[in-house]
Amino acid sequence: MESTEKSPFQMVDPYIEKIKKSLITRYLGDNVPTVLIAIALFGLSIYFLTSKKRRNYPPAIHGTLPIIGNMLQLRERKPYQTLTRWAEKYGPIYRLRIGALNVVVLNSDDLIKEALVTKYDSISNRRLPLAVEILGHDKSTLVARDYGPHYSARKRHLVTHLLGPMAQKEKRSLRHELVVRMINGMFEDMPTEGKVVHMRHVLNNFLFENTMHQLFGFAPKEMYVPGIGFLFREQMCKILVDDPIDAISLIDWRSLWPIFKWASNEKVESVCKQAARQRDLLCEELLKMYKIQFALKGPTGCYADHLHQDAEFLPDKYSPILYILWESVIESVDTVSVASEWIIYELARNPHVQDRLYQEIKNVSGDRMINEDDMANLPYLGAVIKETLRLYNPVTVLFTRLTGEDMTLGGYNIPKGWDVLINQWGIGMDKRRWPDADVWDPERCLRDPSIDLGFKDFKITPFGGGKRMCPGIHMAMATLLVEVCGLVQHFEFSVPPDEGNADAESSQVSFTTHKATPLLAFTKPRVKGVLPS
Ligand code: HEM
Repeated sequence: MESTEKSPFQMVDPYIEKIKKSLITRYLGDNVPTVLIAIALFGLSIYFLTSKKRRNYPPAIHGTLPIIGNMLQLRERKPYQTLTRWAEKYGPIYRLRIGALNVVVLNSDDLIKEALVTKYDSISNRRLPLAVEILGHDKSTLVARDYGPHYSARKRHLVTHLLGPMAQKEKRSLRHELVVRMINGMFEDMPTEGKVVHMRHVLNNFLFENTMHQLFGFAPKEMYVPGIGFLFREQMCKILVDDPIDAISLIDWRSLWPIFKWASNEKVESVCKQAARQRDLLCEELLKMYKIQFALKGPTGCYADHLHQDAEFLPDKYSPILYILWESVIESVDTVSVASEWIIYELARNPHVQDRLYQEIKNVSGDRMINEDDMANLPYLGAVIKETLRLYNPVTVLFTRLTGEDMTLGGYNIPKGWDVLINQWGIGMDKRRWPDADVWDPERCLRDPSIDLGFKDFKITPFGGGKRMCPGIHMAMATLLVEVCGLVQHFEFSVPPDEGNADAESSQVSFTTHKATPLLAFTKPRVKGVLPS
């Protein structure tokens, strides 16, 4: 029976229906279902063939395997070098898979600027290894905090009272005093013809002292810590800096397959918990010492004073002061130490550069000791530091940023939930921008005054960029400037041929690019003792 209901189309023109029926019967006969299936299959194949183009993702690295993705290709000792080689083959932006993570890698200054500045709101949070969460007491550290009002208040406090240019200006006399102490220490037992000095030891001691004074108002040479025992300064540095960095550098498969975040990874957890336990015991003892100092002397202007004073007003009372102070120790000592050691190493290997730097210092300060007011008149010193940060960028790749929404980068679509990895080292080694990229040549930074380490110009970005740029840049640069200047003004460095440190190898897969072997520099005094200020 024919249906009595008519479609609106039939109501408009009943003859069309008749024509359609007769045409279908005439040309297709009984094959209607077969033809419809064929059309659907054709449509689907066109859809899949063109979908890659429609999705418009960045080019993918060849050789991606199921489950593990491109992990095997990144197995080599320095993955940032592999990432840089891929940029030469696939272009400045490409994607790869690490475990279950889709990772987009950026390798050029304009892409980094787009990601960190222009599109900051879409990728303001980091995906951190679980070790950082264990060591950082969940999200107590600033680096692990998601962007938001709590993050902003914490950062504002840190910049106002410790790291900003004004706060660092107040630390000038402290830095000067500590540089003099370092130089005096080197003069002890120094024959006039010079001797080999363990420079890593000297530099780390100075940097640790500088950081501890700025944070706690004192820097113990030795102390007793209940639960650990008697510690010398080097052991304190190991507990506060080296051990936690080693723990963070361990590869934890749970970070690569986040659906297994709940599972246990005995090895990583026990290393992290052990490092965290020792760190907590030491920091608690340091805080006790701080409280005694405060009771005896009152405020000394250190950051712990400000934290105590403002504890009530800081919005995240849940971040114990211990973690806030420890974060500044670990972030400042290690990175500045890496940069300092490479600077002295390159100066020792390049006597013509060292001579030129010495002349520049001498022309500015004559026979008195250099001070921080002189720094603006030492462009060559600035170039030496910038060039070192380019070639030996202490933080080769940034912790990945997580896309909080669908976005585009470099004209490609990047879906929400993907990771964006910034290859800072690769940008400094881009052969198109930096001819002879692997040669250390401060001239190139002198020739290009636009290089400002990531504020406006992104050709070298050792401190990251945008709103989550390293807030310690002023402290780091002020420290490097006075330290290198003081050393070169008083000593001449060269590399002893038989000390086995003539290679420029950095350590393998570690979070920062420490020189693989500690620098032993032949050190000859230029003057008889510390110059008058
Ligand atoms: C040469 C020395 C240093 C280098 C190369 C360096 C490098 C970096 C880099 C690359 C980042 C990540 C930036 C980003 O994701 O965009 C960072 C973050 C950070 N750095 Fe530094 N840093 C140095 C010194 C310092 C110092 C002296 C401090 C002082 C405490 C410090 C404190 C921090 C903090 C708190 C963060 C987290 C910022 C945030 O998440 O917003 N850094 N640093």
